[in-house]
Formats: sequence, C-alpha cells, structure tokens
Amino acid sequence: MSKAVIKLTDLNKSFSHRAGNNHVLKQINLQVDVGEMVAILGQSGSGKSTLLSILGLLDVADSGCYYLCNHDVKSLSAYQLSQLRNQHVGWVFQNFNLIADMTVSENLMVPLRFNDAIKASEYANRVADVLSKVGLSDRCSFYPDELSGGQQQRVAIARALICQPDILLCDEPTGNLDSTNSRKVMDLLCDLHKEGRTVLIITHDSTVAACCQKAYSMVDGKLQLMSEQEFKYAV
Ligand SMILES: Nc1ncnc2c1ncn2[C@@H]1O[C@H](COP(=O)(O)OP(=O)(O)OP(=O)(O)O)[C@@H](O)[C@H]1O
Repeated sequence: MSKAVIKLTDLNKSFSHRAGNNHVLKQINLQVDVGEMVAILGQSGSGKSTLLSILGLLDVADSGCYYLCNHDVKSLSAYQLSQLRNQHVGWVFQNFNLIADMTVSENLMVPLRFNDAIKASEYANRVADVLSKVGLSDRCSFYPDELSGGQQQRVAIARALICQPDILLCDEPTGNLDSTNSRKVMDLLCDLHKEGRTVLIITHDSTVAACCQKAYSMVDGKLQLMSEQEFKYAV
C-alpha cells in the first residue's frame, strides 16, 4: 500500500468561456504522503482553488490520474465519490461555512449524517471529542454568530475532523482572521500535524506557509516544488 494520501500525475483542467479556452491547470504532478503538512502558494487566479476542488472531489480533471488514498477516482460512481469525499477529506474554508441556524453541536453532526460508516450511537462521543480537541467544549450549544471568527474557524476544523479524515484540505484558513486568531488556528493545525494528520493548505500568506514542511508554488497553472532557498525567501 502506498504511503501517498494524494497522488496526481499529469493532471490538466480547462474551462471554456466566451473569450475562449482557459487552460487553468497544466500537467500537475503532486504527491502528499501520510503525515505531511504542505502549503501551496500562488497569486490570485493562478489555479489554486481549482486544484483544491479536484483534490477534494468537488470537481474533475480533464486528463491525468488522481489517486486519493489509493483509490483511482476516475473509476468511481457519483455515490462512491461522495462516500470517499466524506470518509477521507476534511474541508476548512476561508469563510468557515457553518450553518447559521444550527448550534455548534448540530453543525458538527452534519458530516456524520452523510457518512454511512458511522453509527448514530457514536455521534455524541465524536462531537465531544472534536470539541475538546479544538478547545471549545463549553460552546456546544452556541450559534455561529455567538462566536468570534477564530472560534468559528476552530468549530469548522472540528467539523473537518469529525469523520477522522485522512487529509485536511484548507482553503485560506486564516484569510478572514486577525493576526491573533490566525496564530491560534495555525497552532491548532500544527498540533494536528504533530499528531500525524496530513494537512494541505492553500494560502497567500507566507506566515501560514512557514508552518509547513514543504511548499509548492502555483504559477500560471503550473505547480512547482519550492527549493529550500526559495521557501526561505518566500516566508
Ligand atoms: N467555473 C469556472 N468557469 C470558468 N473559469 C473558471 C472557473 N473557475 C475558475 N475559473 C478560472 O480559472 C482560473 C483560476 O481560478 P482559481 O479560482 O483556481 O484561482 P486561485 O489561484 O484560487 O485564485 P484566488 O487566490 O484569487 O482564489 C481563473 O482564471 C478563473 O477565472
């Protein structure tokens, strides 16, 4: 069994548009192994979100191979893809994406209800475990608008963890936070990495990338591993 959580080979993605064909991802190769914490840096419009959507099985590539946890995603039905997404991927978004009229506990149960492998009798324990991990056990009955931005992002990380995914995909996780809350969220992601979690973060923020072991740069749809020197210079 490969140690790769993510393995992409020669992946391409284009969008057709009135103005013509836009080749957004060009021959992308990427391997993320179990336990790695990896950043993808790149300017606006370079293709980072498009890549993340494909990695998280929200979109599909036009060509190339993608193996997620040794599953060739090309060969799977829509139902199998949704189960794979739910069981293997935890998402953390820039704007938290919590459901406003649900409490923290109810928000955390949403992914559980879509996961056929987890019994309802386990829900309460799972909610308690992830809330304790993010330091918000005392906020389980709060609504999202009763929490600070940093607390909302920590709930979103708890939600991402609740199905015990193999990888956390984080899309600008500190993009809407002040520096104090950014640091708290990054400390939490670093702690999760130290426990052995695999984390992939796309970011514009070099202080976020500095927490990662490895960084790639996305330039005009091409992904390149940054050398140690480039990485040091960038952060
Ligand atoms: N659904 C779509 N239809 C057409 N073009 C798209 C679509 N999604 C993205 N694009 C184009 O793909 C290119 C890359 O967009 P993408 O959102 O991946 O960049 P990004 O690096 O994530 O940018 P940002 O940092 O601003 O979020 C852009 O030129 C964008 O216009």
